[in-house]
Amino acid sequence: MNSAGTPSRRIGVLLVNLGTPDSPETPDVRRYLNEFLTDGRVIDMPAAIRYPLFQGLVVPLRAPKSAKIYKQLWTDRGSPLLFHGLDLQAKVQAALGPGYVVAFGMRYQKPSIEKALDELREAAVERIIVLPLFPQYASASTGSVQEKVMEIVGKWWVVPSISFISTFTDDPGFIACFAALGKAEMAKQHYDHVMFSYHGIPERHVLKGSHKGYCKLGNCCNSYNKNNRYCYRAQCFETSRLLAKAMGLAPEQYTVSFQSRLQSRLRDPWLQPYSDEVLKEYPAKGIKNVLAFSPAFVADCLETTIEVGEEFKEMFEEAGGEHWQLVPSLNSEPMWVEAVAAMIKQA
Ligand SMILES: C=CC1=C(C)c2cc3[nH]c(cc4nc(cc5[nH]c(cc1n2)c(C)c5CCC(=O)O)C(CCC(=O)O)=C4C)c(C)c3C=C
Ligand SMILES: [Fe+2]
Ligand SMILES: [Fe+2]
Repeated sequence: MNSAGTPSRRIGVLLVNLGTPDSPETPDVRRYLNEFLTDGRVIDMPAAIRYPLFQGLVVPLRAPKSAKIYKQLWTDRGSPLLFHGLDLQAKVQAALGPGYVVAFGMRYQKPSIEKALDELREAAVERIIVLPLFPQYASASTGSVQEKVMEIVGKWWVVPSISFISTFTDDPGFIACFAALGKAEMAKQHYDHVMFSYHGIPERHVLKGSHKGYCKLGNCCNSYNKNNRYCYRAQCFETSRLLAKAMGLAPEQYTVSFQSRLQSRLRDPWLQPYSDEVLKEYPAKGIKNVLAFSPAFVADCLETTIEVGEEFKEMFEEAGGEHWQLVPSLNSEPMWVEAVAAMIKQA
């Protein structure tokens, strides 16, 4: 300890989420989408095509439509993804105590990863643990955060010890927390079925990450093992199996599906089945009450609150469904704060 009571050796923690626009106005949404959709790990086209196609055509067309949806999401505290991230940072800092310095950054827009890393450098931490807030590794999410961190730290004269938590698909604290939130909803009323809806990615991204060709988008993902540890599809199946086990669900009581596909004229297939197609078939099968989880996200955002909580609910009711309920995300729930602190201490 120094004279101010600060421990002389402190560990830096960098929590990172994806990013969000500064405001729900079209120019800010355009700036955000321009940064996001020109990332080569998100849109894996040659840069010479990606930049003119997305900055010149896709983003200008998409930004006003996305801005309308962001306006529905926006709160007095701004974007939920941002304020939940800041709440989590403060609570994890309190849980870990003065031996740690916890910073928070976004991969796209603000607060930037660069600023967050500078805070850790200023605090003279002896090592840095990076936790991208994506339970299942994907090159487009976790991989992109890792690349950005390495790009920034790689330019520092003194490069500290640094480690990454690349996946927490099967982390017992993560699973227990989501299962507890699900059980709380199940205690309120009966549900016929549970949907685990994950953010989709193009099938091509899964195949590119396949270890020695192990993953072929078939039964390969039905068990989680050393060959598919970082396969996004296998991780989504594993999280679902563990959540189902924790909540006492039999395999026929739940479905795993994928949402948020970016429609393109190239019609490249994304991971299937698509959540919107699956849920429209539920009522005809006698499934009238559905509890929906979005376990690819640890904070509520556009893709949970609006897409699953509102758009899917509307589609389900139009198809003859009676009750659709989204399980809220982990946000800065006390159990989740404890689970994050435990992951950091173990890292
Ligand atoms: C869970 C991790 C995520 C993966 C994997 C991911 C892949 C991915 N996303 C797009 C395109 C869009 N995603 C958008 C929003 C969005 N995506 C994630 C997370 C993952 N994306 C989050 C947390 C959010 C919400 C941000 C918020 O502010 O609330 C959007 C923007 C919204 C819209 O215009 O619809 C796009 C676009 C691709 C193409 C992709 C993989 C290739
Ligand atoms: Fe996304
Ligand atoms: Fe796989």
